Order: sequence, then structure tokens, then C-alpha cells
Amino acid sequence: MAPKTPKNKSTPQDPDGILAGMVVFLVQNGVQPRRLQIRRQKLVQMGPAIEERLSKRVTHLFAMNSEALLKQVAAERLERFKGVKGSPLSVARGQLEIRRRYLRICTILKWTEKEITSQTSLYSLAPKEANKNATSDEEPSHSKKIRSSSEDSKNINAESKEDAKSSAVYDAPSTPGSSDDSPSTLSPVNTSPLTPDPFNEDVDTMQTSLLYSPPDLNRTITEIFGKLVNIFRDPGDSDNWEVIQAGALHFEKDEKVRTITLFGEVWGIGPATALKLYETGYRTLDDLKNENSLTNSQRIGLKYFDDIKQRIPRHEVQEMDLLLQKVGEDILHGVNIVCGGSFRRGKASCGDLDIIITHPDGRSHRGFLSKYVESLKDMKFLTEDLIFTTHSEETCRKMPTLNLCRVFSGIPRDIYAFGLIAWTGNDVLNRWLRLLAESKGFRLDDTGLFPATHGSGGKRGTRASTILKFNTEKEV
Ligand SMILES: Nc1ccn([C@H]2C[C@H](O)[C@@H](COP(=O)(O)OP(=O)(O)OP(=O)(O)O)O2)c(=O)n1
Repeated sequence: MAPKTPKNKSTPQDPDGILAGMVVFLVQNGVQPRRLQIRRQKLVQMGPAIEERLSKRVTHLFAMNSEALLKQVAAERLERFKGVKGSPLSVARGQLEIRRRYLRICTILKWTEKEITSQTSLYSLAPKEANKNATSDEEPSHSKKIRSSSEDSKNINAESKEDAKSSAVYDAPSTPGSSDDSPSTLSPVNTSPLTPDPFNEDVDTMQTSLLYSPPDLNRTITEIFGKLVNIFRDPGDSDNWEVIQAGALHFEKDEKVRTITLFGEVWGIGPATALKLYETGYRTLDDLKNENSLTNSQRIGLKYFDDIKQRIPRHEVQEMDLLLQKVGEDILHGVNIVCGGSFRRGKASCGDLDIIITHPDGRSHRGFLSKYVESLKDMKFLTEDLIFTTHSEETCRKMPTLNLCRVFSGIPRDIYAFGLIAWTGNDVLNRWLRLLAESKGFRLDDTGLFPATHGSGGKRGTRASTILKFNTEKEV
């Protein structure tokens, strides 16, 4: 029988790596499993042995901070690390960088708040007996010289932002049954190959710093551009078709493309309508004001074109979120109102507000939406209705503006987790999750996870009526 291929490719280890000879125990507490996995892979490349338990062999502990360390490891077990050199290490761009200004003699138990500089620093505590090379406070304890540069702080800052972002996701108003989504949840380290982190939009950046060799997608793109150049090339104007020289794609200058793009930016106007309007002879937004065939939503989209295009700063969304919750609570005690979308993902600005509503009792959400919207209109928070659709007896959606606020209400409690995921996004995560579900024979949408029938001729199967129920996003 052929030997089994290991399922997971292990990260290549550098036997001469900067941490070769160390036996490291990674403290999981305080680190998101995904981030821990990335750090673990980076560390492995630097040559240490990584122990799964805090055995006697362990020479170094890596933890986010003293608090996280003490939460996971009893103080007595750290006795042997007492009074030895501790230096925060930053693993960045595949290199271990030691910031000398932080080198100090310290004992773990004396760490103060001040010394916990940022969440992104890894603290290394080298036990005396294993750290014979350690000389003075001024020198890194490792024999290899390590580049110390401004890059370090750049990397740290980048990581800090990312952390702030990820934690903001979890700072979202608590939702029924979802309190276990906290980033500090302990979970076993998963050493499977890297897969996109659904909740972390910047993970790609981190991945590129690992040993990662993706397919050459640029080539596909340049080939397509090459074809476009040939199509749009003007033989008499050979200087004017290269993207770099012109600063834009040639076809972006084309009046038809430009007009259709502009019209398509009006809320409610899709590509087909935009083309129709172009063919009617319209060229500017002002022209459209006279068009009778526009729907009410399109008309509002046109009226507030500039407003709608402006992104809303996070602090303003925060204020609106508080107000939305207060008004909701005044109407229906215990109602759960979460602002999803980019706000819940911790973004600095948001295109709109995506409000997801349910009630823990599974019943009272019914009829809530109309009272809620009326109330918000009375106080002039909402001024115009764009769309109101009812998908079923229980699920209805409304998108009023001027605050461009999308309200998803009446999401019954038992499918709420699906709604939360879908309306928190981002869209890439949603596509990724749906594909994943499909690959396992399911259909996933904002109302549930359903076993799928077998499709034929390359078509997707239809979804069965049985719904699988899950309480939290994590379970989904
Ligand atoms: N094509 C799309 C569009 C949206 N969504 C989901 C994920 C989004 O996060 C959520 C809300 O959509 P928005 O268009 O409001 O997008 P965001 O809130 O993410 O960003 P923005 O700040 O631009 O509003 O809906 C999706 O799955 N697929």
C-alpha cells in the first residue's frame, strides 16, 4: 500500500534559523487561533522546536502579554523563569526583530501595564539555564545579528491596526448566543495549511510574508489587458493606449463607457437601465432628471447622488447605532439590534448602515419593523423609503434613506446567525462560505444552511426544505 500523504504540508524549518536550539511553548491565550497559527508557522521557519505542553524541556515562552500568560499558566510553573532576561520580540516579515530599547531584566510577575506595549508584541522569557549566551541588557541574547530598523515599527503598527480591526468585530453589540465569539476563546492550534481568514481582510498581506507561492494571476490580467489594448488601439495615436502613460484604461475615456458607469452609480440603476438611458441620448445626471421612466428609488438615488456616495465616518455610525438601539428598546423591550456590514467589521468609515434585528424570544420581532421605521421617521432620522420587500411572512427588509440605512428585520431568532454572517460580510467571506457549503453538498444563504440536491450538467443543486439550525455564527 502506498504510504499516506500527510494531509497538511508542514512549514519548512530552518535548522540554522535564529531560534534554532530553543524549545518554545506558545501561550494561546489572548491570541486569535488564526493569528496564532500564522505566528506559529513563522516561528517554525526560524528553527525552534515547538512544544505542545509546558514541559521541562521548554526553554522559552512566547505570550501576548503577562496577563495572557498568567491566565493560561499557573504562576508556580513560571518560577523557573523568574529573574531572567525578558525581551519583547516581534516576528515580522519572516525575520525576528529584537527592539533593543525594550530589553530589560524583569520577572514575569512584576510586569506592569506599561510594559505591555501592544497586543502585537510577543514577549519572550528565556530561563536562566537555557540562556547562557545572554550577556548584558544592551545586547540581544542571540548570537546572530538581527536587523533592527524602522521597518519594525511599521510592521508593528500595521499589525496593531489589524488587531484593532479584528477586535472591533467582536466589540459589536452582544447578540443572543454569540458571546462565545470572543477572540480570546482558547482553541486547539490548527496546523492545517493557510486558508483565507474570513474575518480578517488583511490576512492576505500576512500570508504573502510566509512561504507562499500563489499562481501567477498577474499574467492572466496582463493577457486580458493585452487583448483590450489591441481592441482599442488607435493606429493613428500610438502614444495614447497604454494604461501607464494615459493614467487610465483607454475604454474609460470612451463616452459610452463613461456615461454608463456614471449612471450605474446612481442608487437603483443597474447596467441594463444605464445602457438604455445612454441609448435614449442622456449623457449627464442633470439630463436624467427629466426622465419619466425612473422609479421612485432611482429618483431618490439621483436626488441624493452626492450624499449617498459619501462614506460615513465610524464615530457617526457609532452614534447612530446607539440611537437605533435606544429607539428599538423603547418600542420593544429586549429587542436585539446589531449594526452589521463594514461597521461590525471595524472599518473606519461605512457606505451605509446594515441593521440586523431579532428578538431572543423568537416571536416578538413580528410587526416590530413598521413601528420602528415609523418612529425613526417621526424623529426625522429616516426620511425616504427606497425599498420595502417582504420575503416571507417573517422576514422583511427595508431600506430607507437619507441616512442610507438598511434594515433587516423580523429575522427569526433560529436563523439569526445566518443573517448576521451574511450582513456582516464581507462579500468575499460570504462567497467563500457559500462555496465551502456547496463543496460539502449544502446551500448557504442568509436564511439558513440547507442540504442540496445533486445538480446536473454543471448546474447547482436546488436546496432542500430541511434547514440545519445553528445558534451562533461560530457554529454556522
Ligand atoms: N455583493 C454583496 C454585497 C453585500 N454583501 C453582504 C456583505 C456586506 O458586508 C453586507 C453589507 O453590504 P454593503 O454593501 O453595505 O457592504 P459593507 O457594509 O461591507 O461596506 P460599505 O461600508 O461599503 O457599506 O452585505 C454580500 O454578501 N455580497
